[in-house]
Amino acid sequence: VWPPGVPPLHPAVPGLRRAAVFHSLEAARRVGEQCTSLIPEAKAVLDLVDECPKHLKKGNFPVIVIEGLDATGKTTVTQSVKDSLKALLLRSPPACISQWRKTFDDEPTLIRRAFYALGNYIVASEIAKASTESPVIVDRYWHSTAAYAIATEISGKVKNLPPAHHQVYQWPEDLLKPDLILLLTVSPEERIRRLQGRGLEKTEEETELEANSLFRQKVEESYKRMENPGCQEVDASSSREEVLRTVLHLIKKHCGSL
Ligand SMILES: Nc1ncnc2c1ncn2[C@@H]1O[C@H](COP(=O)(O)OP(=O)(O)O)[C@@H](O)[C@H]1O
Ligand SMILES: Nc1ccn([C@H]2C[C@H](O)[C@@H](COP(=O)(O)OP(=O)(O)O)O2)c(=O)n1
Repeated sequence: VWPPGVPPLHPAVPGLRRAAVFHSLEAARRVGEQCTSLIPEAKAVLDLVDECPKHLKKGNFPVIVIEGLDATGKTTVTQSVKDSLKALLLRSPPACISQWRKTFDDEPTLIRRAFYALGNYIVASEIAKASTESPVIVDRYWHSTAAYAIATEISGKVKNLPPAHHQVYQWPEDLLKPDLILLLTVSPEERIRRLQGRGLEKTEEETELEANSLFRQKVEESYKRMENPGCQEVDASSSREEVLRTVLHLIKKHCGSL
């Protein structure tokens, strides 16, 4: 069952690749197929994957992905970039499968990760189509799936993460690549202020700060280690206007005239 040509695992994380990070559509699909009898929604997801054209090619317009922890400002900035560039806004998981997200979130990790991985392949076909007509901005994509999976699998400290350049940080070869990936980061305090602004309870807020601090650090560090393509970090602590300016500047610099 082990795919040929896959490099050995980091000794600290045996089974990580199999448990959490799928590196091909086939690998995620196999898991999906195994649960169709127990979870009918898996069949529906696979049917949508099958409807996507194979051998996707990006159009000529730039494709920009925005990544980051919850409440770092992804929704805010992707909406503004969409308006500024007359871009099409997509998100992963895509709208066509989001009604099943809760179902898969309640399933064991392997199945949950397969759902998000398959969602990225559906988004890829949406990106390919849309980028022939306008710039495309994407709220979360592969890096979210990989970074959260790695951070969930690795217990304890940040130093327990697989070392930089490990296979788990590589982009899947069969998944359409964007032109630019920006990682929004804010201080833990500012992130909590923003969560509070969204109406998070005080108690939830404390849980967030204490229990999840290590988890967040591991997600963010995993994001930073992703490569081929990697992500460019954007300090998103400043005002909405300033963050938008920085993001538009980076898009212009990397993607040329729009
Ligand atoms: N630059 C900013 N400064 C202050 N508050 C912000 C900024 N960007 C977003 N917010 C607010 O922070 C909260 C989280 O932002 P949101 O865009 O929903 O983040 P995400 O999509 O990453 O979860 C929202 O209430 C939003 O209005
Ligand atoms: N492309 C994606 C998007 C989200 N995920 C997973 C990773 C995390 O467990 C959650 C994050 O979702 P959350 O609800 O916090 O994010 P949004 O508010 O939708 O931006 O979803 C993923 O694995 N792959």
